[in-house]
Amino acid sequence: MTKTKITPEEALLYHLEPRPGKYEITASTPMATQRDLSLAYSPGVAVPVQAIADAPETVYDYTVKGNMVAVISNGTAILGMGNLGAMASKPVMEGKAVLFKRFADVNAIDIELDTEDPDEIIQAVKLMGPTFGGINLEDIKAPECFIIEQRLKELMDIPVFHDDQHGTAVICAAGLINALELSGKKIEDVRIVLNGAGAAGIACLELLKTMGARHDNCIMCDTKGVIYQGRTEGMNQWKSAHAARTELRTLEEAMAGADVFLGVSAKGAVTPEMVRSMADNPVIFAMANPDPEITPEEAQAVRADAIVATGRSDYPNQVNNVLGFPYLFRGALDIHARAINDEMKIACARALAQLAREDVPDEVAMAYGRKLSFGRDYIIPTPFDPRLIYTIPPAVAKAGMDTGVARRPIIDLQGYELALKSRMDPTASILQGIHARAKAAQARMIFAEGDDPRVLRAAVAYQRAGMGKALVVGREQDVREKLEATGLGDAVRELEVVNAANSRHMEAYKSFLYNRLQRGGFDSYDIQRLATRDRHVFSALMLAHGHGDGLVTGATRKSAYVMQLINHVFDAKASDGAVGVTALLHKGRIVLIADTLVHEWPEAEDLADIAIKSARVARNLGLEPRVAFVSFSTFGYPVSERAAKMGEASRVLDGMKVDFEYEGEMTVDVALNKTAMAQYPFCRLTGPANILVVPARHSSSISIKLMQEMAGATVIGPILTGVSKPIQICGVNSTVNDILNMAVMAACKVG
Ligand SMILES: NC(=O)C1=CN([C@@H]2O[C@H](COP(=O)(O)OP(=O)(O)OC[C@H]3O[C@@H](n4cnc5c(N)ncnc54)[C@H](OP(=O)(O)O)[C@@H]3O)[C@@H](O)[C@H]2O)C=CC1
Ligand SMILES: CC(=O)C(=O)O
Ligand SMILES: [Mg+2]
Repeated sequence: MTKTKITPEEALLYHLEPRPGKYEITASTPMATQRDLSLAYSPGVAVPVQAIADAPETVYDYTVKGNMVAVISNGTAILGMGNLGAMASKPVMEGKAVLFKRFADVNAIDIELDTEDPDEIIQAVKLMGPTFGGINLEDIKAPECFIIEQRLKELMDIPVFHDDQHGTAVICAAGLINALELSGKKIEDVRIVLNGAGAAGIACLELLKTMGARHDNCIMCDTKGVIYQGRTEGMNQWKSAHAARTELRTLEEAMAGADVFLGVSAKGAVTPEMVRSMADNPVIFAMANPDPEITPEEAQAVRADAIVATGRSDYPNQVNNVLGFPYLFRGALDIHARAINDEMKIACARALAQLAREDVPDEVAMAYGRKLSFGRDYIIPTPFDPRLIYTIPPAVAKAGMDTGVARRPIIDLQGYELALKSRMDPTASILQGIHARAKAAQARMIFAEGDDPRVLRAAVAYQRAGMGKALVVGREQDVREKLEATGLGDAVRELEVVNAANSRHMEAYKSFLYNRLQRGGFDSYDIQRLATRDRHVFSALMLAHGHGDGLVTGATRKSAYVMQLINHVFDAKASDGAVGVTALLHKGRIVLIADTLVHEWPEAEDLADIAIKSARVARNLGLEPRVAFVSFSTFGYPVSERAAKMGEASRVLDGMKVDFEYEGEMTVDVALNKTAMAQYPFCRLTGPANILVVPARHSSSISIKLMQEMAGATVIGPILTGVSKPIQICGVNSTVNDILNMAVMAACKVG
């Protein structure tokens, strides 16, 4: 597995830009007119107020309560970093809120409470009850967390769930079911050593005992060593419940001959010697974050037969509660649950364990750059598995209904599964998919504009995300200074800086260029100047000679200018069949627009070709193409010469037997809006179009910039297609992320 390296500077920048923090709140209803205001606020809002006062359960119909979770912490056990206070816990809590949204479309907000007094926390959270559909307690240390959770469960009629306890326990149980299956052992027989008798540790052992682990086979340790019967130092009632009748006193002694080690303690708590002393085929879950009790490299160096998992994303087998809390809450919220009970947790663990045994979709495998099949390095699904959202919540919801905690049971579970499938924003999975493919492609990417800090940051991100080698065209000294200025000084050793002035291929490049341009008015002096001084031409020459697999440029000069230079080396003109396709991502929808780069005023035949090239890009992005030739007229009205060519393009395709849907001409609303399209029952599109072929460059430029400026749409492109090698031209206003996305497009050969 390629490790994704991140630096402290990158982590800070990620949190700083584009705005401080990791999320914002947006309105889901219009708030534009006087009428909207009257409905949303006074007087209209009085109506749902009265309805809820009369029938409290309608709060789930008229407010966000039913899809809203509070992530609450006081910062006393932030990951494995200890008690750093409420304020310092905010990045983690914002992160959990974002994970809720990203993985299960649950709205979550973080609330940091500045107190270590359990009664104050209980009182504060209890009072928040009306606002939320569920309470996720996070990073509150033991033993206070047990008191707080227990009391809130009694006081509140919505799920109260301490993630570090039960989220961790569920994922640990899921992983252990599979790890034991692989090592041929039974939970009833194995000797388990658990290090860390806090929130996570106590809950893990409790759940495993519910699932069959025997009390006498389990040893729990904390900072004072083994928790044995009769120990008095550092004890509490929750630890006492797991005290073992044993002569063992240290973790080291306990580990000898153990089948399973579970770590929810702190970095480096386990030594290679301890691992060496374990039984055959040992299972080691070193789950402390951000650094595990022992690294997989260290454990496997002494025990090749070990099955090892950690809490981190950059090793195989990530046993982390991110696999649990989003889906447990999704299932619980969807039945308006009063609680998340043990049956729901066990159902979640079993469903996760089962999913890991099933065949893995390609896009998931690609995200990890290797084949994933049930085995020692794949005992638990990966967080980006798109099947989680529609397999885990139904299992949780069903268990909740079977055990009577559902206020609103789901009658049609199959329909529920379908609704979950379409619930997630497809843009995230498309971006995830192409990033994954880029990782698998391992393309050497040429970044032509090595003098631009955004380009340099994108190049570093490309390489550090494990996508392949970043080749940066520029002067080493200049690259170093600019990287240092952005806090990425150490990256200069990782990137390959290529400088035209000392390229050993220059003679071959010049001769290639001379052959292409000699009859185009260029003399040898011009060739010398272009090849050695123009980084766009030089980079294109590198690509043409196979000294890189893809090229990204255009962040510093206008695209028309860059295209002119690229054309010295490649055939990338309209007459060569080149086309620019731009992807617009907005509100969970993706629409491609073409031609956004090459053709200025395409004729019907060109438009048909643009449709064909765009359909190919769509398929490369994982979309089934539906092309609309758009104009200001729909199917012949109003009559206009300018619109006629769009209808004609559709007829050109009729004669070509293409394998995708297309139709036109039509206005954009007919193309994108089901109801508007229904006015034309003969329309051959089976759903809203996802490719809009526009009449001219200016229409595409205007529409894209409008969407970007007015609606805040994400724009990827223009993706250059129809050229023999992957070249992507980004815009002068591109952000680091935009440039990285273009590199990813080039790496995946989307164009
Ligand atoms: N992978 C995952 O999904 C999750 C991982 N975790 C990780 O588990 C760890 C504990 O979290 P949490 O339970 O919330 O914290 P708590 O503060 O509630 O508990 C910490 C426990 O770990 C013990 N401990 C700390 N250091 C050591 C050590 N060197 N050797 C033995 N025991 C030690 C403490 O012992 P004592 O009682 O003597 O003070 C205490 O019992 C953290 O690293 C956290 O990141 C937590 C949740 C989820
Ligand atoms: C993952 C998590 O919740 C923790 O480490 O605390
Ligand atoms: Mg936590």
